Amino acid sequence: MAKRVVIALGGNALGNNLAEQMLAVKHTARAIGDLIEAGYEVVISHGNGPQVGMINVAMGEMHKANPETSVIPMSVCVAMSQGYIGYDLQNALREELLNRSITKSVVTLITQVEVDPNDKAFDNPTKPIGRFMTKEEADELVLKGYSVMEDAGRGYRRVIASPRPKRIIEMETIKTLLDAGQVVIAAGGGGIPVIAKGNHLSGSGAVIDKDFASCELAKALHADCLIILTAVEKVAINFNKPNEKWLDTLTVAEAQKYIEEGHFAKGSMLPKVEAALDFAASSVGRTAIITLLEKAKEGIEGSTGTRIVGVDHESK
Ligand SMILES: Nc1ncnc2c1ncn2[C@@H]1O[C@H](COP(=O)(O)OP(=O)(O)O)[C@@H](O)[C@H]1O
Ligand SMILES: NC(=O)OP(=O)(O)O
Repeated sequence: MAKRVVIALGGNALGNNLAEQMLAVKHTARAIGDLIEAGYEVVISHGNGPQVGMINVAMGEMHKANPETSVIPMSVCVAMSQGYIGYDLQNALREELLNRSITKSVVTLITQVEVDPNDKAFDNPTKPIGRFMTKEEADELVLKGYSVMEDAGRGYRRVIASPRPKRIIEMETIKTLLDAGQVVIAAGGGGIPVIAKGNHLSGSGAVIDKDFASCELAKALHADCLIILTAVEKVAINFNKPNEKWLDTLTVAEAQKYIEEGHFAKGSMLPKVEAALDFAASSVGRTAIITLLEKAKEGIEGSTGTRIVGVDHESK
């Protein structure tokens, strides 16, 4: 049986604007094409921080220019970002597969993810969205009532609440498409955050972390592997320090210890290691890999990347 893999794509797989995205997705499609050609069954999730910020600003400008237009809520901006990114990614993958004479359809699924309205994340915005700003631009935004944070030494960005995903609403559809042999892009941008009120789902003003949503996707699909593709080949302890050490394999217990020791930056590497640990610990035989986008195939074959391995590996 084909190994089932959930791929979480980071910012470098998509770029920061329309022109960058058109180019980046071609590169990304090659990396994913390698996995599909090697026989893996793949589901793809992706981030949306820069894109959802851009859409939100554009929608705000539209409303300012013409107050008769609706104020577009963040949940709708996330839905728009799934369509915008999915459109480019789906087309790039379609072309890549056709070039390889692989006859598989690619589909982007608008995906909603239930969150808890009482999640403490709503009181403490941490998810960076939109473009990087100077300190002066950030101060101006704060005066307008927005939350802003310094993002891992790279500049200032607006931040928004990022509750944990509880349940992927369209899970059955994702399974059906995957079982039918299709390549599925789902839970883009972490999924559209929704709050369940009886049968009604109400959009929530938040952006879910795609690493956590991908972990939920991988668990619900009983995937063999969660592969988180980002801009570094491996995870390090003492990152950027003279005693930096790149890691090949981490047990769940080691990953937990390194998290507690503060080796992984909040908002960048920490959610990836937390999601990887959660997946690896969730059932016997599950492995999570964090590596470079370009090294996806080598990572899954075990020749590079950082692997977080679960209980069965630990007891060997
Ligand atoms: N301990 C660590 N090991 C490796 N990279 C780290 C570590 N801590 C922080 N990082 C940074 O985290 C980045 C990945 O996070 P980010 O850029 O937010 O991811 P994404 O690919 O999802 O957009 C890496 O490129 C690296 O600069
Ligand atoms: N939603 C999300 O996790 O986006 P980024 O990966 O761009 O931060």
